[in-house]
Amino acid sequence: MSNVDSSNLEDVPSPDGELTLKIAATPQDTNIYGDIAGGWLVSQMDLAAEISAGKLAKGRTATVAISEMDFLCPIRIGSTVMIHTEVKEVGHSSMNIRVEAWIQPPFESDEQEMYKVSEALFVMVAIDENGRIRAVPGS
Ligand SMILES: CCCCCCCCCCCCCCCC(=O)SCCNC(=O)CCNC(=O)[C@H](O)C(C)(C)COP(=O)(O)OP(=O)(O)OC[C@H]1O[C@@H](n2cnc3c(N)ncnc32)[C@H](O)[C@@H]1OP(=O)(O)O
Repeated sequence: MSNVDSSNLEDVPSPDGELTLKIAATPQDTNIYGDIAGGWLVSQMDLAAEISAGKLAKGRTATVAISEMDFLCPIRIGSTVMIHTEVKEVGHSSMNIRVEAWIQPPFESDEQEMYKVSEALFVMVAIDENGRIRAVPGS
């Protein structure tokens, strides 16, 4: 029989969506001041959105818009960055994908401790080999 009180478990913040990408933040990902660069994180989030959209579109996609982007706290070198994605809406050729970036900081005593560092809405569009829009299969 477990003695764990699970009554407050729902209050613990946790990522929404599917874990799509997991990477380490390294010294080569820093800006000129030695802090992890925002552009590096956007790039990882874009890659995760592309992976998520590509599965649905069964092929090539392009990023057409990024909105509602927030950077909530800085990332320390050595952190593990986890990017979660969730498809929110599918149009004719477009897919709205909510992307969240979470980190596990280095040297934390609690390995389960995670922080949300960024979130954004990516609009991805299915394109063909000529760069023209195509229908998302099943849309
Ligand atoms: C002979 C061989 C030649 C080979 C030649 C190859 C060249 C192949 C080049 C490929 C290039 C791709 C690059 C990909 C890798 C990147 O993701 S790099 C990141 C930067 N992104 C880009 O470079 C993409 C540049 N944009 C584009 O190429 C065009 O905007 C796109 C993506 C083809 C779309 O064209 P468009 O005329 O805007 O299409 P449009 O019909 O107006 O909109 C399509 C859908 O997007 C939605 N949408 C458009 N803009 C927005 C917005 N701002 N907010 C929300 N939704 C929007 C529309 O509502 C529509 O939704 P649906 O109703 O279809 O669901």
